[in-house]
Amino acid sequence: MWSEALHMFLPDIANMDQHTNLRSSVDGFVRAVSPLAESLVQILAEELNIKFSYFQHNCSANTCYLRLNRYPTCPFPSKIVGLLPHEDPSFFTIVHQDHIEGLQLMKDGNWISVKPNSQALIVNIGDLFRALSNGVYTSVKHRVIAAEKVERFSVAFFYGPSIDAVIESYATPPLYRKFTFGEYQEQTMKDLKEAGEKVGLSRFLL
Ligand SMILES: O=C(O)CCC(=O)C(=O)O
Ligand SMILES: [Fe+2]
Repeated sequence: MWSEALHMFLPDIANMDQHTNLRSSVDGFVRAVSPLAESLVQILAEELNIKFSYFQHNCSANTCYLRLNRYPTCPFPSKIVGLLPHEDPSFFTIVHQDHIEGLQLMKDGNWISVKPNSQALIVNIGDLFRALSNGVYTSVKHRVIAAEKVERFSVAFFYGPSIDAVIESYATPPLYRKFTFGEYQEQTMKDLKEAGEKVGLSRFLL
């Protein structure tokens, strides 16, 4: 993949003493996006009659993280992608992208480019909400294409749980078997190593 990323768990941001400019930027982003994430999860849970306490119990600042993505210019953009097709390993992800095109969503078998808009946020449902909602909320497959002329940046806020959180479909019959977030992560690593791609939630289909 023609990109690099920096992952940060939210409590670690306060300790970035040697990078004060970066710290104040990411801190500002987190302060703006965290309340939005809390509101979104309440709305999404309420729609399904899932208790908000499930999220209060399993998700916190310690389990949510930021991913700072950089896609450098690429001399052979037709041969490689910036980020491989994947669904996010979260309940949902809030993405801020810059003004450079690159993000694409899979819709009806075709890749659709997301119009870049640095004044807007993108919210992607992740695999965990898809499983929890028994497929009512769909995790969207997306990728980032590589660009030859201009580098691109994005920041993603992953609203996710602790590794021991149990993800269980709320409705019956369940489409997915019950699993822990740790199991999901292990399976993703294994698939990446063995198959070269993130297979995702289909591994847990019943
Ligand atoms: O760079 C983007 O617009 C999307 C990033 C993304 O999908 C991710 O970090 O999971
Ligand atoms: Fe993603």
